[in-house]
Amino acid sequence: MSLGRLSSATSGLLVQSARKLHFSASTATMRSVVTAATSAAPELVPTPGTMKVKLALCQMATSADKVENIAAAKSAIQEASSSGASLVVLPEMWNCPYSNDSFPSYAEDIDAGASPSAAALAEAARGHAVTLVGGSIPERSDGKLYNTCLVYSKEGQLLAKHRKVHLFDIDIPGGVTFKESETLTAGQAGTVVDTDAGRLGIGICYDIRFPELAMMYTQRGAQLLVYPGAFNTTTGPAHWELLQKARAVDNQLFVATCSPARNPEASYQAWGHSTAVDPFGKVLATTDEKPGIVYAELDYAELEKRRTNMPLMQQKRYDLYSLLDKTL
Ligand SMILES: NC(=O)CCC(=O)C(=O)O
Repeated sequence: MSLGRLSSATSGLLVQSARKLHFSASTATMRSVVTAATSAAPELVPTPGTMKVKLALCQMATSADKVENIAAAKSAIQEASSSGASLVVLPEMWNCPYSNDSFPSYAEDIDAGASPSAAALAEAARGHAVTLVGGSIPERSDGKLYNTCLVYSKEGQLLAKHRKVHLFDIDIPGGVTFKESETLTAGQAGTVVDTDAGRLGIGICYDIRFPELAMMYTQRGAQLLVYPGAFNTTTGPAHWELLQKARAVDNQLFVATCSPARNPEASYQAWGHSTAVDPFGKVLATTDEKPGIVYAELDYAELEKRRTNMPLMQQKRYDLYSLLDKTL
């Protein structure tokens, strides 16, 4: 878990709570831990203080030209910042076409400092003083490829790196068939990161379909779940908004998604419709499939209000079920 930049007091509290949430995956200790975990409520990590955040979801047009895509990302971040956004989000796989043919050739080694896309994100975050959830790019690391999201502070410091945990492998005959696992490897950890724009839980696209990941982030005190994503014209109209509302209402927090704009020439037709949803399931802002920036005002006091009105977290029946967080 990336705890990011916490004040020392908050940090101590969180680390202590996080330790209590930690369950060893070793077989020797697993059985007794599972038994204990199923009978008691997990200790929820408190959410940080409330604040208002102006969010920008940059629904960029992407092409096969990486240099052009990087320029488009920089210009979208600049525009969002000029419009007063303090938290800016880019789409999934914004530096390349969304295709297994493209991922290997567009991949960059971030850890080796050989990533023009990451360098551009850091520079843009710092230059425009915004917290940046940098969508995702194909990452090359130790001979493997990942679908990776980088989160930067407004000083341009890398706060977190989330590798897509659930790979998009589906086959809907007559609709959409895609198998990310042909080229990509799944990440091994969830990502919750403290930023100047709140505590963010990060997922990438297909990750939104797994309520357990969102619940795990909620247990860690996330205020906003951010999913850079590229749904398609088959699953998009059926599930995109529904899933965002479900994650928001189940967990009583904000959810934001950011898609690439649809490119009629691309092999994969992105759904678009970048959206922000509030903790009561209300769509705060959305759009169609065309390029543009979606803005929303998030007031994190809304979490407390909704959780007080309807105390789901206290009403859970941990004597009947529980969520085991194995990755802390
Ligand atoms: N890029 C993705 O993970 C797409 C996920 C998707 O379209 C879905 O229906 O889920």
